[in-house]
Amino acid sequence: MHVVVNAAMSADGKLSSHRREQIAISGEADFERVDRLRAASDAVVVGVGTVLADDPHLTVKGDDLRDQRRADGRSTNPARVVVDSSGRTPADAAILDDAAATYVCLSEAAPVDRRMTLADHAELVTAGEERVDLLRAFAALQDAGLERVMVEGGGELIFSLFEAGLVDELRVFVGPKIIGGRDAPTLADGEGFLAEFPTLELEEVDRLDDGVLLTWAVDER
Ligand SMILES: NC(=O)C1=CN([C@@H]2O[C@H](COP(=O)(O)OP(=O)(O)OC[C@H]3O[C@@H](n4cnc5c(N)ncnc54)[C@H](O)[C@@H]3O)[C@@H](O)[C@H]2O)C=CC1
Ligand SMILES: Nc1nc(O)c(N)c(N[C@@H]2O[C@H](COP(=O)(O)O)[C@@H](O)[C@H]2O)n1
Repeated sequence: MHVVVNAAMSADGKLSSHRREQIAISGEADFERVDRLRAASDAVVVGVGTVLADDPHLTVKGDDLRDQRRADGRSTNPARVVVDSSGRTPADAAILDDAAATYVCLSEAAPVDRRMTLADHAELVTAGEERVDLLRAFAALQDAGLERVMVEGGGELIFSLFEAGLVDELRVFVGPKIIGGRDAPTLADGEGFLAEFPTLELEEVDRLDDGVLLTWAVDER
């Protein structure tokens, strides 16, 4: 499995406002790049915090890209994956519609009624007692044939994926906005590292829209 984390952050490192409202940080060219990355992926992964905040669809937007996937014999859209320990994904979430297959990764603590509701709309993967065990969940996703995986956020999930050593590549668009707010989500939130910080190797720097796209390879730990 190859895992790419892709996100857009403001010049001060925020993913959204302190109210967790989605903000267009990317410009047109970056949104098109993200669409191409989605189209090249088998799965797009988000945390349930992103589902609750943004109600994302996570589908490929460009007709040409969807046509190309079909011509290659693939489904129109990549699978969508939500990391959701207690099954908080709403039954009417856009991510559960029939535009693509959806996997919801739960912990054993997810209540039975939530499981039953979500099972009507998605494949369920259970890993971890109270919180989703990402190593086990991603192994199950790989067993289901998902090899090229793109993670779109948010900050809690991205931190945990680095902590688990699951990230191969980081692509960050740094956009021309200051969002501010000590409680606004950043690229990597969670508890934070105190030692053994993941290290990165800079592979590319591209000027895009009015910002910069940074592509990093993640060093093995
Ligand atoms: N600018 C950008 O590119 C993006 C921005 N966002 C923004 O990020 C914010 C949401 O981010 P967060 O609140 O950090 O939520 P998140 O999307 O990272 O989800 C975190 C939640 O996932 C669940 N979870 C289960 N197992 C977990 C594990 N092992 N590790 C971590 N989480 C686990 C927990 O319920 C946790 O609260 C929203 O405001 C959204 O707009 C989200 C994606 C991309
Ligand atoms: N690449 C990128 N740039 C931004 O400026 C953003 N705000 C985001 N947000 C991500 O895109 C998701 C919405 O996807 P759909 O349009 O609903 O398919 C959102 O949930 C964030 O993950 N991304």
